[in-house]
Parts: sequence; structure tokens; C-alpha cells
Amino acid sequence: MIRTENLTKRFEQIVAVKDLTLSVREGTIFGLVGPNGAGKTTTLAMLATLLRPSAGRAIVGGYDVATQPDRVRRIVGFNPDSFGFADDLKVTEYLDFYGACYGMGRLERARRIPDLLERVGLADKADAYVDSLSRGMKQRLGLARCLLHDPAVLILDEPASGLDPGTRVQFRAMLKALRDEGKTILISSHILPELADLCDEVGIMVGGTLVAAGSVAEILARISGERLLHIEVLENAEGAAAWLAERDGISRVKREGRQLAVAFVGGEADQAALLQAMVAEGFRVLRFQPAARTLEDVFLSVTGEGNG
Ligand SMILES: Nc1ncnc2c1ncn2[C@@H]1O[C@H](COP(=O)(O)OP(=O)(O)OP(=O)(O)O)[C@@H](O)[C@H]1O
Repeated sequence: MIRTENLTKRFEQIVAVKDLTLSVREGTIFGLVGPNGAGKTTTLAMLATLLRPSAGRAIVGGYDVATQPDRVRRIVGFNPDSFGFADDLKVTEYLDFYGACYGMGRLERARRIPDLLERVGLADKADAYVDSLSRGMKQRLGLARCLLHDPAVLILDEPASGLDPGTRVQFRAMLKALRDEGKTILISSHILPELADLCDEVGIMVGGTLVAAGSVAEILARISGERLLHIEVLENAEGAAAWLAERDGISRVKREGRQLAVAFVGGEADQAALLQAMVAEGFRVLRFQPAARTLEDVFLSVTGEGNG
């Protein structure tokens, strides 16, 4: 449903998105995750036809975003990361305005808007001013706005940011229901665990490049050779970090006070040997523990963050 080939966007000196090739199957949720500045918003804006690619191609629902933007707009609902202005509009008026922008007739708008408000749980807010809504309610209103013209594809930029956990769970359930109705959803976040439960597949972007893509399980399996060890030493943590960084099988060491997080490739025997070597070197080891593998570890491993 969405396919990009070597999609690239340059802003003068900056390459915001570089040779991005990905595909999203119809009726699935794809999460684009990456740290700030990774190029997520730029990618989504190109797919929503708001920015023109500098090179490469993007096809949405069979239409090329560069040469058939009108076609693409008809089948895409885009929710940007900022809500924008609602200048003294009430919820219903707000949706009515956008419905008119989409070319919907008055009767169609009058029929569809109450249904949509019901669907996103805002029926009791139909006459409230948009500016008076909470952040979570605004997100749901943004979703309703995306759904006005019943698009096959939803492109949502950081929709869950700033929501409390309960609201996030509700929002996720809404997106899953839309997916189950056959919609294709591309969603971005800078927090992997936020997307992991929701998405059928995720792509991890760093510095404009896609560094990993697949199901969370596949990405986990890809880097499964590596483990994170939590080591704590009684003193001289700086010396221990420097010593560890020179050892075979250790790709990264991060120190915080006397705690060390060490990315290590090796089995149990290798771990035992490392502990022995540390002790033999004179480091007083207080704790030596392989971490349970969390999604955050995966993210840090593939993005290479946590170096140092
Ligand atoms: N209009 C623009 N002009 C110049 N540079 C831009 C423009 N838009 C984005 N960039 C740059 O492109 C890079 C990618 O930005 P983008 O907003 O796509 O990242 P992001 O992954 O969405 O980040 P965030 O999570 O912070 O929203 C950044 O270095 C940014 O400064």
C-alpha cells in the first residue's frame, strides 16, 4: 500500500531522508521510530504530498506522490505532529470546516461528523470549543479529522506523544480497530515501546537512514548475539570502563557513576571469564548481571546510541 524506493529529501546542506526504501502492506500498522531529527516527519510529509522528494520515489495506493499528488491526497488522512489552530471553533464546526475542504457536501458532513465523534469518543464534546479540549481529546479529534473522507491510508506523526498511559491505551485500541477494518496505518514515534505492541512491523530510522525494519521479533533476532551487561564496581568505574572498552566482544560501554552498561557478545562461559578477568585486574565488582532484553536495548543497539 505504501512503497518508497531510495526516497531522499535534501534541505540545502542537510540530507533529512537518505535513500529510504520501505514497504507497508495493506491492512497493517507500520511504526517509524527514531530519535529526534531522524527524518520521520520529513518522510511522512513526503508521503502525505506536503513535501516534494528531492530524489527517489514514493507510491501510495498505487499513485506516485510526485506526479499524482491529488490522487494520493484522496486516499490519505494525515495527522501532523502539531495540532494547528482552531480559532474559536467548536468541535463540530471544526470538522465541518475540514469536511468542506475535502469537498464533502453539507448533508454528507451532517451525517458523518456525529458518527466520527462517536467513534473517537467525543460525542459529548460536539459543542465544546476545540481550544478547551485536553491533549488526548485533541489527538482523538485529529484522528476524526483524518477519517473525514474515509481514507484507506492513515499517516500519523507522533500521535501518542504527551498522552497519559490510559489515554494511550485507548488511542491504540482505536488504531487497531481501524486496522482490523482494513486501513493501512503509518505512525511515527521516538519511543519504540510505544509502538511495539501496536505495530505489525517497525522501521528504525537514524540520521535519515533506515537502519532496521521488520517485526519487533525479527529485529530482536537479528541482534540477538549481543547482550547488555550491568556491572557495578565499588570504585574506579572510569578505569573499569576504559579497561572493558578494550576487551574483545565488547562494542560499547556506558558509565553512570559507578554503574556500567556494557554491550557484550558472548555466551555464559564468556561472561564468567570476563568477570574473572575483571577481578584478576583488581576491580572490586559489586554487581555483574546480564540485563533482561528489553525493547529499549534493541533500540539502543540498532541506533548505536549509548556509546561512550
Ligand atoms: N524545512 C526544513 N529546512 C531545513 N532543515 C529541515 C527542515 N525540515 C527538517 N529539517 C532537518 O531535517 C532533519 C530531519 O528532521 P525531521 O523533522 O524529519 O526529523 P524527525 O525524525 O521527525 O524528528 P522529531 O522526532 O524531532 O520530530 C533534521 O536535521 C531537521 O533539522
